[in-house]
Amino acid sequence: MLHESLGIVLKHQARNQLLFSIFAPMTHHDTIVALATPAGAGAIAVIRLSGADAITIASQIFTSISGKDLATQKTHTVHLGHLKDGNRIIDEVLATVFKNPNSYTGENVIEFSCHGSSFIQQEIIQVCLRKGCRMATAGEFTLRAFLNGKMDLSQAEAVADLIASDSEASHQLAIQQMRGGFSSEIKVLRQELLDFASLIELELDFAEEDVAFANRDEFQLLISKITLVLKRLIDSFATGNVLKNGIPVAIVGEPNVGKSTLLNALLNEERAIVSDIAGTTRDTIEDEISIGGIGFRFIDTAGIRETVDVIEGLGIKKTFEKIEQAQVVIYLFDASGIDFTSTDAISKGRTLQSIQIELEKIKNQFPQKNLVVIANKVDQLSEANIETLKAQVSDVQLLSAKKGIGVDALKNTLLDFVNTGALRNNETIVTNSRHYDSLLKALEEIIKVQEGIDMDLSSDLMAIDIRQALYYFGEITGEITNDELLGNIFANFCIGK
Ligand SMILES: Nc1nc2c(c(=O)[nH]1)N(C=O)[C@@H](CNc1ccc(C(=O)N[C@@H](CCC(=O)O)C(=O)O)cc1)CN2
Ligand SMILES: Nc1nc2c(ncn2[C@@H]2O[C@H](COP(=O)(O)OP(=O)(O)OP(=O)(O)O)[C@@H](O)[C@H]2O)c(=O)[nH]1
Ligand SMILES: [Mg+2]
Repeated sequence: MLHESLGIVLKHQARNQLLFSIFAPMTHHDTIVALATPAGAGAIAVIRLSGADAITIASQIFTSISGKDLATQKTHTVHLGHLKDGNRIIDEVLATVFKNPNSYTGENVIEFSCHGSSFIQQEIIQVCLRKGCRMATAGEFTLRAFLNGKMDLSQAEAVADLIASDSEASHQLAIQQMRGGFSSEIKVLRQELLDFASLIELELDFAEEDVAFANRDEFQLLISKITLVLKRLIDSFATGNVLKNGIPVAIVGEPNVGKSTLLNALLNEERAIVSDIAGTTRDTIEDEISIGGIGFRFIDTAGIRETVDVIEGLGIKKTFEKIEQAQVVIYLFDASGIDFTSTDAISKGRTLQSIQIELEKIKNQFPQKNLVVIANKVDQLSEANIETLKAQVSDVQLLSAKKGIGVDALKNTLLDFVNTGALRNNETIVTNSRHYDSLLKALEEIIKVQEGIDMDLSSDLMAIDIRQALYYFGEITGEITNDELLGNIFANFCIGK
């Protein structure tokens, strides 16, 4: 009996596989060529060929110094020789041979390392095209690696993220995803669910006999576990998105308080124009730096005030838009102008009382933002007034953008806003919005399955929701895919990758 039912399970799994390989046939039989290194002059450039004819085409245009034929060389060997167009030598190059299936793409691959002149690069590509290669489309090498089973879809997407990574955090996330941690987590869940789906569908075949192959308690456990994992992954996206793209930080405040000076101090370069004329910064200025391995994108804005100047008005409007997009708002005020002897609350920004009122207003204005309040130009204050300021204005950081005092403390404050725990603990962090969407949809289906269990729904109805959940899991790793989806993903790659 055990063997018998196992046989039926296998039959069902075969059906699952069929159901889920809605795999449009694609024509990737051509041999493709592209520059793998950046366009323009360099010490060395790499031109890569991939496809069934890569080695035969290469052997026609490459003459080895020691008289070897490329076509008969072992995989992963490098050869010095001349690259020729007929009898004309284009360059002295190194040719690396990778033989199907042992290459990045899983196909025959040749790499020519040539002298990095734009002219030589173009000549070599042209001769390859004349010999029967075609130009690779964006991401086509990696697409082929995916189609040939060298990596799954989320790993292929990580390759693009890796190339784009510009901070330690975004780099670590991409490496992690490329190594397949996230994929295997999803694949395990998918397989466990698939196994249960098969058992439940088995019950359909024996409907008249009223047998239950799928243990409902175990099934409940699995669904609870999947729900937890999905929720954790979905939650991680908030962090992942921030770590991957850098945290936008808007620097705002009235004109002349030292916003641009602070931007320059943070970036350690004279990025923005600084002057004692109020209304110096008209357009927003952005630049990114890494603090503690995390990317922060600082946005210097036009000082906020009532103005009749049209251009300045547009700048101020943009300031408010930038505040909307920012995750952290640094609000600066000028501490050097405070009259510490007055208790007048009306004269705006000039007494401790009026500053407290102003800050209250700011806090209410951006309730959902991380707000850092900064008293700038403290180099102009006496010790006594600094103490008064600290005592009277809560949660204020003292700073001198001009003298660079308090800048490191500000950086630490910014880092505190980032939850780096997950990163440190090597937990899976979702960074890709496509994956995030699929996870949300999968969770929706799993919740329906849970409702089905609670209502003691019949197997056939439950199976439909499970199938749908399985579909969304498969979308992430690429077990489920279609040309349009692949097109969208790989179109964002560079040509040659
Ligand atoms: N010159 C060069 N550098 C490169 C690449 C490349 O394609 N060419 N890569 C491209 O992005 C990355 C490295 N990725 C690679 C992944 C797999 C294989 C490869 O040959 N795989 C074979 C053999 C593995 C083995 O030796 O055990 C295989 O998978 O069977 C090569 C490069 C980064 N550096
Ligand atoms: N003493 C002192 N002066 C500063 C400090 N920070 C900025 N300043 C001066 O304040 C003036 C205005 O600085 P900016 O950085 O241009 O001010 P802003 O807030 O960008 O001004 P707008 O672009 O007009 O909104 C300049 O003369 C700066 O040198 C500081 O910490 N101490
Ligand atoms: Mg400015």
